[in-house]
Amino acid sequence: MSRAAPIAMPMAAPGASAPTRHARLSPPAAFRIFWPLVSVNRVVVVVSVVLLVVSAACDAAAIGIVGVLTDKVLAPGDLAAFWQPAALWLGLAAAGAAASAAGGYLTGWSSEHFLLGLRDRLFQHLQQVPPDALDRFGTGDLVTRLTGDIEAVESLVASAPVELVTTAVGAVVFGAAAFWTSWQLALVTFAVAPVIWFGARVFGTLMRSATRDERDSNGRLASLLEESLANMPLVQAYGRQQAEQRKVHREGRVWMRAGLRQIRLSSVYGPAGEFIETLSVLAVIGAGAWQISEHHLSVGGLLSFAAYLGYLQPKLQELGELAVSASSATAACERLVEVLRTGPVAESAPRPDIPPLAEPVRGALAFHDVGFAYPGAGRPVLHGVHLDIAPGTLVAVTGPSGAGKSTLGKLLLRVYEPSQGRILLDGRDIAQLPVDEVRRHITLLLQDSMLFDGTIRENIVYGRPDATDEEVLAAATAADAHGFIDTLPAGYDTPVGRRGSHLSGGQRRRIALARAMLRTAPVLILDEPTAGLDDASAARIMTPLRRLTAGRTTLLITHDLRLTAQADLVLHLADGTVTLVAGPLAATVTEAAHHAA
Ligand SMILES: Nc1ncnc2c1ncn2[C@@H]1O[C@H](COP(=O)(O)OP(=O)(O)OP(=O)(O)O)[C@@H](O)[C@H]1O
Repeated sequence: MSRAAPIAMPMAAPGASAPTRHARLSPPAAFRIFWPLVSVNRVVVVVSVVLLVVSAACDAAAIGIVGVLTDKVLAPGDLAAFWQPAALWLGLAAAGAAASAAGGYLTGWSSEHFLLGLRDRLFQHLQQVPPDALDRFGTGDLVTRLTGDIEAVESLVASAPVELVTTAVGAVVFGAAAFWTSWQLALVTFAVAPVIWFGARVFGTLMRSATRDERDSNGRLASLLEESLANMPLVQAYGRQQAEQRKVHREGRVWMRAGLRQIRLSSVYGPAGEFIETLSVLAVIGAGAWQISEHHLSVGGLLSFAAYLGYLQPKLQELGELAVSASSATAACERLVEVLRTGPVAESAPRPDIPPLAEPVRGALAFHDVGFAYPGAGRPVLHGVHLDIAPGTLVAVTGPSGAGKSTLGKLLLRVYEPSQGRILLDGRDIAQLPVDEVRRHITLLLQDSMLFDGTIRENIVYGRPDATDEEVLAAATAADAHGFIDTLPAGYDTPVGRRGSHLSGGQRRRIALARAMLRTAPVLILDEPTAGLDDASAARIMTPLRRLTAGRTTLLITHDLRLTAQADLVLHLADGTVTLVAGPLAATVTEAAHHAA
């Protein structure tokens, strides 16, 4: 997918990364936010509206023929007068049906394209948001936002305006025809319009709040299910199935109650509308009977009027329902706005005024008085971190759990920006470089090997899709993975299963190493590369790790003494800063730290 600028949210705090509570939106405000996000083929929209209007006009014209048939054919019993209006009616019906079919298809076409475009746009946005910020939503909840909520937004932003125009035009056409037939009866009919409008507003407000609750609890349930299913090995091993069952049932009940509230509202709204419609019909029949007795209207005229009414009243009802569903769809819009407001921390678009890094990038790293606090957290995780790392140096970062070792890596990758100080790559402040460029020169190897459901080859070339078979083989050999891959019946084409579930922990780690080997980036971040492995598997990846780090500037986050023994420099991170330095380059760093102090 091509790179695009982050979505600009009018109400977003710059650089905000934490999810915020729902913003309250009106349907027009939701339309103004979402419509510009997706480029819809406006010609198709206009043509579909025109076709649907033509279809309504054909229906209206055809109904006029009912009166002609009654007064000129049925009343006098004149069969000869039947054929011409009958042929006209047939022609209008055929034209109306064709216009309705084509208009309906084109409306659906633009809706589906809008849906696709909106989902792509949102996913593009999500991919720029720090993973920590996404975690606060929960994966399941995000999935419901990218599926159910997006559909509701589509119904409001893409389908509703077309429906509004065609229904309103239909109402005007049938209303005008009804007026033309008998303005007195039409006035009686329109007397109920304010009641329908008021009802729609009240129900719309109630429905929006019910939908908000329903969408939120749907999201929470999806996240709970996702977490429970992902942790199933733990649940089963600890015999906690019943506890999980209770949690899912509790959340399911909350969702059910929210759904029932919606059902209660819509089951009252529909019949209430029909009741009002019945009142209106009775009033029209009474007034019509009086008009006929006074010879102001013929029976044919009354029949035509009744037929117009048969079309007009559903249109009025539809307008009311449209207002209710638009109002309830804004609840889904609010949930998506919440996602859009969780903005990327770093700017990723290239800036023409800033020259790229001079190639080849050597990998010289420097942290100058770097401090950082997570958004919303009072206490800084890091402060006054000062380091100068020459290209190709292997730096081991040790320290107690929670000291901020992984945070150093996140700052280097620009997942977050330092609250103070600067980080330099080859002497350039990384905050001044596009985030994509910074990341292109850094390879991250995580504790969790993170494989995708695909073949071994697809996973190895993930970071460099254009790698040749020879390069894949060389990387796998260097990562000590070729041996076991070769024994598999399908070799490099073996599917690894979801998250690599068909492989052992050590095998997954070696595939991830091969993937990292293929990248030519001069800087490496290794986050606990031996964690979670037994001694034999950990020993097995020592040699590949040495090959991987050779010639690359490496930040090696580890507690493993076998790894620290190989480092050029060992840093100890505690109380937010580098407090202890060991290794052959200790003097340089101590001096730098002293200088910073
Ligand atoms: N997204 C976040 N939001 C708020 N606080 C966070 C976030 N991520 C980490 N922290 C906090 O920042 C501190 C440093 O976390 P970090 O993951 O960098 O520690 P670490 O030294 O790598 O720990 P470990 O060795 O256990 O992996 C911890 O106290 C942690 O609770």
